Amino acid sequence: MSVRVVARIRPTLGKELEKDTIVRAEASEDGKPMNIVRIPNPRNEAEEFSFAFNGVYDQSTSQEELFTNEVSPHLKALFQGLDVTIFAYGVTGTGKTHTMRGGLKLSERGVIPRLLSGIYRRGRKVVKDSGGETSVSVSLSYYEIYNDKVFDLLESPDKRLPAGLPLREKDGKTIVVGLSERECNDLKDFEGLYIEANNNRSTAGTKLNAQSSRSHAILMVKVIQTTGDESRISTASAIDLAGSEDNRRTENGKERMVESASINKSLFVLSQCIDAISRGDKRVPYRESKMTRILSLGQNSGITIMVLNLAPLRSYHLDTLSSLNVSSRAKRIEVREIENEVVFKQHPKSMSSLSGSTINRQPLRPLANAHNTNIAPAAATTKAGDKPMKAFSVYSDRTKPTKPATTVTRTNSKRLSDGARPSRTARPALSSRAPAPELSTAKIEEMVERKVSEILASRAAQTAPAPIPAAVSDEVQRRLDALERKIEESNGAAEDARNEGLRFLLMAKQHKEHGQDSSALKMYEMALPYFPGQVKLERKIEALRARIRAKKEEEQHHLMAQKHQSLPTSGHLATRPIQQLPTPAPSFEAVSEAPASKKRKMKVRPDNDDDDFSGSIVADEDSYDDDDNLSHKPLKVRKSKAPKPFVFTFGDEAAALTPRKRFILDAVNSRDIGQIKGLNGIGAKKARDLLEFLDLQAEEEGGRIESLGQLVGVPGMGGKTVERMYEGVAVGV
Ligand SMILES: Nc1ncnc2c1ncn2[C@@H]1O[C@H](COP(=O)(O)OP(=O)(O)OP(=O)(O)O)[C@@H](O)[C@H]1O
Repeated sequence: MSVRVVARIRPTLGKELEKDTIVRAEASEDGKPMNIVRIPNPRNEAEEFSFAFNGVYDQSTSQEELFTNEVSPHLKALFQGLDVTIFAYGVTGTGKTHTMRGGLKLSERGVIPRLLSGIYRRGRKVVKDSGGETSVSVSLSYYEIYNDKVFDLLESPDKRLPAGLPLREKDGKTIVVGLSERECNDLKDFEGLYIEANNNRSTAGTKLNAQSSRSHAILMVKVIQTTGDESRISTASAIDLAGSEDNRRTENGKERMVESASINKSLFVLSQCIDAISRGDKRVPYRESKMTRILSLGQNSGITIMVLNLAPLRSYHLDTLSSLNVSSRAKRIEVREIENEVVFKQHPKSMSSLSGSTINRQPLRPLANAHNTNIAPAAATTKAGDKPMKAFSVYSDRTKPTKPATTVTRTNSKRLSDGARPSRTARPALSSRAPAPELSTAKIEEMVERKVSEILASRAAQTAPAPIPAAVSDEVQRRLDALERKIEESNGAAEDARNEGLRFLLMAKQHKEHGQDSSALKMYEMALPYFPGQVKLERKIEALRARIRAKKEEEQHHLMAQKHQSLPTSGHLATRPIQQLPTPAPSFEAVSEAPASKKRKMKVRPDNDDDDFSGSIVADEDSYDDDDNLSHKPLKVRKSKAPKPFVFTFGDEAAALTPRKRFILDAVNSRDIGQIKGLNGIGAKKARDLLEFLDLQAEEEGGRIESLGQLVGVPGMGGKTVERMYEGVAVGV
């Protein structure tokens, strides 16, 4: 079965005008449900593009309607043992969180609360229909991927490790190591847990959405049905992806930009994966981002529904086209519809949680914390050397037969010997394990060595790690966990370095937008060591150097012309003192520097380099293996947008500094975080960023800010902040 892709067009909101609506939903045949999205060609509005989906929901669609049509029908399959994945995809502010989570009012509830409600209802029915023989329990895991790091949303944020939770491949599936799982026996339990967990999610206001998700959130609902000795486990995953952002529109500050870069990168990789699968490529770049590794259009079998959220407005035109393109390719991805196998439970226990009795859970099995971890195929049916199966395969016209559910009975010892290493939180109780053989320290060392080499080799080869010897002792287990953490941490360090590089790029871009070419150049140069060999970056640096040179020459030329003009009329030599001549731009340029005129820009920017960023600073910095997959890129209609003129509001900087200005500059240049934080409107974060920026400048410039104009140009500051600082200083200081 292919991924089911449905589009949902949100209504216009607040100040948005109906007349700006350009996206329409239609039915391809009269009397049939809507299945077409129409949108004008941005290059020629007389033309329209049409995109066909499995379903299209227009502005008037209620939360209930969407759930009833798209999710509810799959509840039955979930209880038959199929995994169900629903994910919301779309540009920022198009209604993904509204669709998945929704509002607090009953009618506003989104897919997730309705899904849980449906699961509990069906669970009760299953219990009832079986005359109490079958019990059903439900447990949740909920995590976010923020800046490409995985954090458990069911744990308090202060317990987070900076590097996040590691991922591991197992049986062709990606699992989050150390993820917590909570049993949740009714809707009330769920709501308490879910609301609390959502408070842990990273959200922030951006220009395009007052409460924008800054992370991808993944909720996994595990349904365990137990009858006698047998259990069937299936998982419903509900994923609210963060939205792609065009940073030319967001006016994001530094922190939001770094998040945005990470969001855009992961969505870019997702679109590459979709492209690669739909083209039938052998290599699908799942591993380029954690989100694609986890979502992994290729690991979860069962049923997958993609909800493409769309804003109907003209201001989203290109972004809408881009996501329509990606989503229509996603329709071609085929998912194997395989029911999870039934597993034998050694000590049958009553788990009729939904019928109200006390829960007595069996010890979690090795894979209990796994994301979309179904039971591995029975050893007998797996040939040696078989590759782990990918659930999403290249689309084909042939329908694959649905594999009938099989009943497999296994004992615990069998499970332990099938190559599965118990995860830390899901380890069976010691008493139920086979006694571990006594191992000498040398033997342990040897096993650890071997395992580490295996992990490293498997990472290099980008394949799942080889199975670990079955009966490992606790000591080996502990050492392995520690080593894996270490490896993950070192990966984290590499990521941090990369983020650092991105920050320089980001600052460079901001300087450039303010027309501060020299500062931008410096930032690009500082970014270069983080992206060695990045040809585009090197070209940018060269182009900027050329531009600065050209600017200087032009200024010289202008000056000469002025001199020349003044000679015949005055009959005297020019009297303008040399100190007042335009000075070569230092790293910190006066922010009031006029933006380059359009004409001059054309002359000195042959590479049109700014546009290369096209809203995602990472798009340039990543040299993806399959760079030719860029067909999904938004159609670029370049608006000739002049750099925003900077309005300087603090008086003539050339004049002597007033006491208020001096007070601010002294505080800033003191580099004392306490003094900086004492300035009006400066919190701890802004103060830290400012210090960091001063440090960056310190090498060559002494790291001093000499005017409020310079301060405005510091990333993260801006006119309003400095104005607030200024107003906060008492007159007569
Ligand atoms: N179908 C809808 N009906 C009414 N309001 C909606 C609908 N869809 C979205 N909205 C409103 O639009 C705004 C943006 O929606 P939402 O936050 O869900 O967007 P998003 O796609 O999740 O954005 P981001 O990616 O930035 O998190 C919210 O105020 C939300 O309530």
